[in-house]
Amino acid sequence: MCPETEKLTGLIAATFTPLTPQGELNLAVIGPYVDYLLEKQSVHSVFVNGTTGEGCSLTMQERKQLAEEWCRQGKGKLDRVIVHVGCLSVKESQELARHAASVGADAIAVISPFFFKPSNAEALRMFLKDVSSAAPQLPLYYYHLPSMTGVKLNVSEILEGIEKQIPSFRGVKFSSVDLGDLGQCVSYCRLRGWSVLYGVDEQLLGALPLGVNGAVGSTYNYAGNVMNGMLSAYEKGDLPLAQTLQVKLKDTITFATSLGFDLAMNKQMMSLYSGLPMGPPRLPLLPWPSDTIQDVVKKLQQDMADLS
Ligand SMILES: CC(=O)N[C@H](C=O)[C@@H](O)[C@H](O)[C@H](O)CO
Ligand SMILES: CC(=O)C(=O)O
Repeated sequence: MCPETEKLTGLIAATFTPLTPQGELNLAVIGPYVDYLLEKQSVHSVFVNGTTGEGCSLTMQERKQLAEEWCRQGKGKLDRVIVHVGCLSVKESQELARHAASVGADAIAVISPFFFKPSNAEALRMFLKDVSSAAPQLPLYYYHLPSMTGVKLNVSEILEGIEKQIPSFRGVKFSSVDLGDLGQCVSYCRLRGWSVLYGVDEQLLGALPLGVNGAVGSTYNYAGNVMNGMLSAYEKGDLPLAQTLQVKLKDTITFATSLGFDLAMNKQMMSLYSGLPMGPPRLPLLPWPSDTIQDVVKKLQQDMADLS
């Protein structure tokens, strides 16, 4: 795998968590899942136990098993395995960070606690610092997801002086639509050689001219090829092609949204599209009827066809 100082670039799939029909971890799917991402989607890095992976709905033990299996199956194949270790309890986050280091993860990411929320940027930096102290050798990324955490602090404020508190801090996974804040975040991170990964897949093209290094998202599990095509069109300066490809993904998501798009639907879309058995979502998420999933996947197949 790459040296830790190298920047994160390109597409990173936020992985789904495969469950058996009974709702237990289905670790046997992870080996074929790695191959699918590499061979069918040209996606070379993963972000494990995040939103898409239902990380906060899993037990500590399950999160550790998944981190370990992704690292084991990804060894020599994937460029990076980033493990999300955020929990409501700083102690549990530390435990997962320590574990991620012990199984050979390349980096950790942390969301803000979202029940008792940090009242200011300093409180959040202190939380992140405590997590980093459990795995000081692993690059740490702040995972900014205000729509889910309800923590609306600007990233530019959170970053202020963070390198003094957290020597292992290496950047941000930015999942907000606030492009003004994103621009400031990129500017701060670039000066320090850190990475900014964008997390709103359906508008990644809008984030590219602001200088993001790469992207982490759920849709790169099935739209990896098309979005890789979008990235290379952008790099070559072929904006019309980049725009067309970006809108294809947005069209799929808009259609899915009209039916009630959520993580459960997304997970079932992945199963039907890829053939990998991701299994049901975990409560409180509920599975969708199969005819709904068939309709969305038909749209997905149309949008992803002939364009990559
Ligand atoms: C809230 C959430 O899960 N966001 C994901 C990652 O940040 C995205 O990849 C979205 O799933 C994607 O942009 C589709 O809306
Ligand atoms: C990173 C991301 O997209 C997720 O946590 O699902």
